[in-house]
Amino acid sequence: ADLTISCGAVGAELELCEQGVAAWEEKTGHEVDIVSTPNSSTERLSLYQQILSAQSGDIDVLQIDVVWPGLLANHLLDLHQTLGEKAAQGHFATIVDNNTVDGRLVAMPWFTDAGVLYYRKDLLEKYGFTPPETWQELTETATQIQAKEREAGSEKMWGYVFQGRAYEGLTCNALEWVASNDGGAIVDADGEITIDNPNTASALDLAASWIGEITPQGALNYSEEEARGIFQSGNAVFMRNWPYAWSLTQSDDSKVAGKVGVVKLPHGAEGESAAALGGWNLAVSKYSENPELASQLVAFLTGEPEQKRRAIQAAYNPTLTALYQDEEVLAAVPFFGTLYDTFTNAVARPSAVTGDNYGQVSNAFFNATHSVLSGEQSGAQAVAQLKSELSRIKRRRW
Ligand SMILES: OC[C@H]1O[C@H](O[C@H]2O[C@H](CO)[C@@H](O)[C@H](O)[C@H]2O)[C@H](O)[C@@H](O)[C@@H]1O
Repeated sequence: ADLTISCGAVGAELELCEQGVAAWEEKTGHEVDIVSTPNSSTERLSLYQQILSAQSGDIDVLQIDVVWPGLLANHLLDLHQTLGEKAAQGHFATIVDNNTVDGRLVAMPWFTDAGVLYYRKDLLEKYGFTPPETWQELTETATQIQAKEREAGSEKMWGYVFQGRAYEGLTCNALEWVASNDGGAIVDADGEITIDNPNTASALDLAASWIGEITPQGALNYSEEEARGIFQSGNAVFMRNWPYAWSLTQSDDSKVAGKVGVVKLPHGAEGESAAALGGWNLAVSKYSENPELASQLVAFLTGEPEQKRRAIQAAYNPTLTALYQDEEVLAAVPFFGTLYDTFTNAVARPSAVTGDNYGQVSNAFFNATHSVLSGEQSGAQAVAQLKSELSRIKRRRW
């Protein structure tokens, strides 16, 4: 093959990547190998760090998470050099900024992401509820519907599923609980560690109270796909997930097709709804033997026709702003219109400010959160310990 690209394999994303690559092969006559990567963003990062630190040219084009540009920049090509200064024109400026490290465009935006709340329209209607505005309301609605559905014979019904495994996805969920309860964003824009506050502690305690009650104990090991599996088989009232789950819940083999609504996530007693900013980008390895050709593939996959196809077919949020005005896109995924503000105001994880240390910061945060969810310590104990751990990491470098 002329090139190798790595793609994620969550939901339908590998298939979508294969289709995009096949279209480019057809257009150019080049051959591309596709390497699929682990579903967990945390595991994917370790894999990439191994490959790149060995300066291996095995993968030319890498799908990289929105929190990685700072971590991987030294191993990535400046795409301004191969695609020109205007390469990223038309994409959300905040994402382009995020992907620009020391003036170098190290990745092209491919899709953006933000946490949203999926709910069972049919069940809320059946029992006379509206989608919850606050986490407290979600807890109450989920508790009541779960109890009533179980009484009516749906023994496997749960109130709320989310990503509770100790990995990057839990950092995103917990950041949403904390930011929407006025607890801040782990580390603030000036690099100050702000996590040890009562609003953060109470947000984590509320989440811990769900486990075993409205959320299965097994959720302590759920990532995106396990949560989707439960919701899509009709066994949950609410689910926190990313937009990709929309198309799959509407597919022919879904038990909940036509019964799902999507709204912004609830907020805490103190704050306003917050969605974690996610998303993926395409980068070219500095060790690629074919940087020009690899850049051409990146330009094609991140271009308008591909982004539109991916939005319509599989609900991947475009990074090209104009596609949010596109009628076909809005018809396929109505909440790209109704939740536009959620996507543009999503809360970033502190990757820009913590630089090379982001991986350690996120690990410390998701492990602390996981220990609260699993009942090992209270929210207050966890955030106090987390503060000293983050201070240690900060003292070493940041
Ligand atoms: O929305 C589909 C994508 O879901 C994952 O990525 C998102 O969650 C990650 C945490 O689990 C987060 O770091 C990333 O920024 C989000 O976009 C999954 O890793 C992707 O493969 C998938 O396309």
